[in-house]
Amino acid sequence: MPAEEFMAGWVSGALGLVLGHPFDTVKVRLQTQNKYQGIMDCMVKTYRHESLLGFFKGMSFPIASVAVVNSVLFGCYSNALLALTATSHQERRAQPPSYTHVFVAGCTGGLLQAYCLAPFDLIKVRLQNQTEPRAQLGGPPPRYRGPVHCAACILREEGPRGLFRGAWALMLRDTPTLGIYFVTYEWLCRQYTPEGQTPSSATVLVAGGFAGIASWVTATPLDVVKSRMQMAGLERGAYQGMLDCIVRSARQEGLGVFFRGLLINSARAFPVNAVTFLSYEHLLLAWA
Ligand SMILES: CN(C)C(=N)NCCC[C@H](N)C(=O)O
Repeated sequence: MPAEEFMAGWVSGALGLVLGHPFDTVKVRLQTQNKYQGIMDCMVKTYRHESLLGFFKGMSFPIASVAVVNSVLFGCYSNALLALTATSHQERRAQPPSYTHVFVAGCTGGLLQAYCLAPFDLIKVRLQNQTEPRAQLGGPPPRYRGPVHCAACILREEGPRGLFRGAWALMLRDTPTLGIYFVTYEWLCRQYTPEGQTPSSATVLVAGGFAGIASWVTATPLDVVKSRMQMAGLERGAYQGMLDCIVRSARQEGLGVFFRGLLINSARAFPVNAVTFLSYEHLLLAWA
């Protein structure tokens, strides 16, 4: 089992994560809170109220967890392809796998990474939604003091299952969309690379960026449902399940609610995934 695929997944994921976190905070707030008029309004209010630090809330845990999550994604994807096609990463340029194999391997990576991601993502979303400035004299303190305190509170108040709130929606979001992610990346690389050659850095950047956009556009409706279910544990009258969340959100706010955050998600997805794939490919080349 090639360990370098896991290492490359980790480093590349961390680079992408830092770049995209401020956009992610705005997206999560738009999806779960009704007090913003749009992207600009959310950015301005966050900056005024919480300074630049507000955009980086909830980032420490994802940084710690990206080692597990991204290496599981890329490592399982590559190893699933190895099992399906009997070709290593280096051999795949000369003997490209079929898109069906790429899709199945992507779905496998997506499903397994979603399982590892669930508790970390829940804590990130809860912290990103705290709009109190960190040091507010005399004001109410934020509910959670940091990621460890947040995890401890969820365990105490909602039980161990509370840490997996929204996990089904997350798995349903990530399984097919990561298939789409790797198929888009492979397809674009093959379109712009002469047969048998390694794609140029520019091709990898563009293919990675568009793979990110394609996967996030298709993931957005379930991303909204997932974020709402993750926040619902805090309130009375929480959703009974995923279907209840879908029906109640649609009834109260119309179908448009499932596309909240689509624009900012896509804007974030391009640079994050361009950098992720570029560093992934370069690290694998360097270690080959
Ligand atoms: C649609 N989904 C869930 C994905 N494409 N996931 C993989 C993307 C990885 C990158 N860290 C990001 O956050 O964009």
